[in-house]
Amino acid sequence: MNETAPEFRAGFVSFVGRPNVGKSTLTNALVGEKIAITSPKPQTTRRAIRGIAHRPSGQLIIVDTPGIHRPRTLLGERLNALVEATLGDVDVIGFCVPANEKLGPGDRFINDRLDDFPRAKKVAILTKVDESSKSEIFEQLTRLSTLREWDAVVPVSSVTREQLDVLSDELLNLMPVSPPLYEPATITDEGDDERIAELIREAALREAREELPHSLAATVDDREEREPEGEGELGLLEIYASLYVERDSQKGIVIGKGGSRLRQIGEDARKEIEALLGRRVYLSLRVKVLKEWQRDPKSLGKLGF
Ligand SMILES: Nc1nc2c(ncn2[C@@H]2O[C@H](COP(=O)(O)OP(=O)(O)OP(=O)(O)O)[C@@H](O)[C@H]2O)c(=O)[nH]1
Repeated sequence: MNETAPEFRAGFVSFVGRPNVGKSTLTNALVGEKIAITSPKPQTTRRAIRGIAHRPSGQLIIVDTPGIHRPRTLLGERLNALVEATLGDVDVIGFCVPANEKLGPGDRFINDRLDDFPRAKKVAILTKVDESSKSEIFEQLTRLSTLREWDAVVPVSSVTREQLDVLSDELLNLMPVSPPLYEPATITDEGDDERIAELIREAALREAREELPHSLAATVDDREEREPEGEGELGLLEIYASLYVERDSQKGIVIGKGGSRLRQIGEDARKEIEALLGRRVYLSLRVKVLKEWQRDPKSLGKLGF
């Protein structure tokens, strides 16, 4: 081996920050395939989804957390417990703030919590620089430097991909020297079913976001392979999934007039699932009521939280 070659590094990073600062979009941009749910509504990321960014010099394993916030429901408490467990275990925490928004109490609350995870290196990431002026970026850099001694500070845009390479280099530099932890082909270690359920929830959120921002959950219940029509071809894959709401009154909202909304959700989700799996899919989507699922331990368990 060449003595001067940079050593391969691999490790875990988690992006934290207020809702809507761009954590999921950044994960997707670094990994290069759509894996984490993104939406303009705050607090829509609920699962710790891992994406893996493979680079010639190393592997960044990205643990996408739901964000640190003050718990109000049982779901909120579970999410915080999940965040604690996740952050206690990562090599680097990336603290995300939009470059063009003043640091507020929410940012300070999260920044203070980072002291609880002394093992992790801390990197400040200024997101959405494409929407920010030079002076806004500069001022944000100055404000961030008053919070703590960061191991690195990087402004990026997930939309224009500006500085993404710099960010992945900086993150990799902070990772331990290690052989690859995952096979190069692995983009996420989440099962297909979970990714499919997320796509369904995302499609439903796009349609019914105003009315039901936080009351939707989805599960994949069953899959069946249909006989292929020609030799060497894949048959149609039948996927049976459920979309959960919390109250009877919400069912109608998701179904829409004459079932129009549910059809649209199903069609949008099916297209994305087909793109994900690279094959034709038949999607059967049923809307079910799981009363107050966000507050009920049994229901949360059923939905995988
Ligand atoms: N212009 C611009 N918009 C961005 C960028 N990154 C994210 N966004 C937008 O910001 C919004 C929030 O992005 P998300 O990635 O869902 O934010 P998040 O921090 O994961 O949000 P939660 O899941 O609620 O915690 C979306 O509308 C994104 O399209 C960026 O680099 N530039």
